[in-house]
Amino acid sequence: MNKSDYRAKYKDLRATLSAENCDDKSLAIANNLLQLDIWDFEFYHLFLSIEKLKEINTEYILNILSGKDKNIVLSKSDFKSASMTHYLLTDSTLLKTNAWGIPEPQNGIQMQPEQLDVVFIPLLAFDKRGNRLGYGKGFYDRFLKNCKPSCLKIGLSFFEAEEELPTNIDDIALTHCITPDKIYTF
Ligand SMILES: Nc1nc2c(c(=O)[nH]1)N(C=O)[C@@H](CNc1ccc(C(=O)N[C@@H](CCC(=O)O)C(=O)O)cc1)CN2
Ligand SMILES: Nc1ncnc2c1ncn2[C@@H]1O[C@H](COP(=O)(O)OP(=O)(O)OP(=O)(O)O)[C@@H](O)[C@H]1O
Repeated sequence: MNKSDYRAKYKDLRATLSAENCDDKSLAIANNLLQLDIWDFEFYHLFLSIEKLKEINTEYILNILSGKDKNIVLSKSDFKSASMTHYLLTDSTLLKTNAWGIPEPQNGIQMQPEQLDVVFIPLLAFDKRGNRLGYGKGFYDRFLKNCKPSCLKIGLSFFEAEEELPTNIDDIALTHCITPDKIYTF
């Protein structure tokens, strides 16, 4: 199977999940995250979910982070350049859902990728080596390339690992992946 075959497979799999099922699994993922030794850092980058694509609901993780008084960083996506600009989430941050259904900060204190300690990463599929497959625009590969080497790259997935996914040269591997049932460390 090539990358687009795997994308189709996981889009179909997601489509079979009910809203309630998505929510239960999202909560289980957030609970599993609590077992990881990742909570002593300062800056955590999070994605906000595209609801219509049945992405993991990251609100549970958002609540954990704010409960622990962590700095939370969100991104705004530029689909022309497939690049993201990063902003600190504050009480005055305005969120607006863009044309692709991604809630985004409108403005605020800009952050550089080098400042991030932990990045939570959306994905369609991942494999036992930590390779990740996204929607295919390369947003996260471009972003992660600019993060510091010690930055933790934590994938979140409703489904378990594939044996091996096809990769290209630009792909950046995960350091961890969390599913409702398992914690993978690569
Ligand atoms: N929540 C979230 N934010 C993210 C990502 C993500 O995967 N999830 N991305 C990760 O890189 C980037 C955005 N990537 C995207 C790439 C393509 C589409 C898109 O084509 N959506 C179409 C059809 C989707 C489909 O084929 O099923 C649509 O909304 O109609 C959306 C987001 C940056 N921010
Ligand atoms: N650092 C980079 N510089 C330039 N092009 C890149 C870079 N990273 C990825 N690309 C290009 O972006 C395209 C999509 O990459 P890929 O298929 O790996 O996306 P993906 O990881 O599945 O998607 P996403 O990161 O958006 O969730 C490819 O053509 C790839 O060559």
